[in-house]
Amino acid sequence: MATGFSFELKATDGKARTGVISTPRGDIRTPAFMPVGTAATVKAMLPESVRATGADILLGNTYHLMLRPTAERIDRLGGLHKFMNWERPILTDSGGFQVMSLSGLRKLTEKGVTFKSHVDGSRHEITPERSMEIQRLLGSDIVMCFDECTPFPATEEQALESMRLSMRWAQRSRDAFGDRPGHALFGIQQGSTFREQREESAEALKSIGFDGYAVGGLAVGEGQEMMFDVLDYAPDMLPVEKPRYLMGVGKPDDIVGAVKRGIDMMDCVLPSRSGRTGQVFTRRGVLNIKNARHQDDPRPLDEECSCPACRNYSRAYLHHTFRAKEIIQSMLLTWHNLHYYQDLMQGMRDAIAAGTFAQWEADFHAKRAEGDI
Ligand SMILES: COC(=O)c1ccc(CCNc2nc3cc4nc(N)[nH]c(=O)c4cc3[nH]2)cc1
Repeated sequence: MATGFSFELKATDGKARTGVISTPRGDIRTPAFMPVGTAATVKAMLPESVRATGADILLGNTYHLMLRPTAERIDRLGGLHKFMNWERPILTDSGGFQVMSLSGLRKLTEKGVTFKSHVDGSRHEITPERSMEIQRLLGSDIVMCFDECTPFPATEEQALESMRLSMRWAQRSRDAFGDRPGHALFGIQQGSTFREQREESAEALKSIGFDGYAVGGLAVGEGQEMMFDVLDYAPDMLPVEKPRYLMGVGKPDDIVGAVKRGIDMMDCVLPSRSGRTGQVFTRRGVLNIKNARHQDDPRPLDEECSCPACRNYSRAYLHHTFRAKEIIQSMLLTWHNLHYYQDLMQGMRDAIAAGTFAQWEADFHAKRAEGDI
């Protein structure tokens, strides 16, 4: 891995692995979940609260920050860590996925993507070279290659053409990234749901050489069954001694299934974004605090949770603050969901280290089947 970066595997249990990624800004315990801090903030959370949930690293977005406040301004102000008051590791996505899902009037060529900002309608271009420059200006510790996330569904021909473009962009990303001690560059595997294409993509990335490898092109509407079918073989195509990062995943049971299949890192907006809509993740499944059934319930969201929401507030109170659209509702539900996700990761790290992952997984599913949460 890049100078200043190292990945130590501490234990495996089946295909599941647990270890530590050491970086100049701190260690990342794997399997790791990264809260999403798109516009230089994990919405409704102070950075110290994000750390208190157990997060070792958070995710930022090239696309959003290049539009507002711009990477150049953040650089002039000392970089993203200083700007958002988070001194631990930051991984930034490279912009391709967000351009395709958020911007208007897009034009994709061999060179890169031009698009219309969803913020103010201005025209912009991202190329592999520009994406590397933006992520350098931001100062992110783990930089993602500029790729095209192949839409789903795709024909074999469409997927092949898209993957091969991403592999050419991976080489250009690697060349533009250069040699940056203390900073890592991750490649992103594409190939949709086609095994041979996943293989070709993995071989191309390995021949270029990266500090970590992401499984891209999933969590794009294929559904859990098809995602797991791909994860039954795709991670094994990636170097065993490097971190494997599954992008955009996911629901708790997606995360457990991905760790079981050899994934080390994940990110998803689900716990934070859905928390703001009243969706609460608990050990016994999901509930929505908006539901009138909670209005007289004195119990915490989750009896086994030690987060501030579960220690100090009742479901009745959280139902009330949701109905009243009080700001504290977003704070407490986001905090709880992120804390639950980090407890889930800690539970898996401990189980893998103890060689009891199968039992842990069985308990995880059994508790959720009990219903009546
Ligand atoms: C309330 O919850 C939500 O709104 C919500 C929205 C989207 C996702 C799915 C996100 N999925 C996803 N993010 C992704 C980001 C990616 N970035 C790059 N560079 N390349 C990829 O190939 C890629 C694939 C992804 N798949 C999950 C949850």
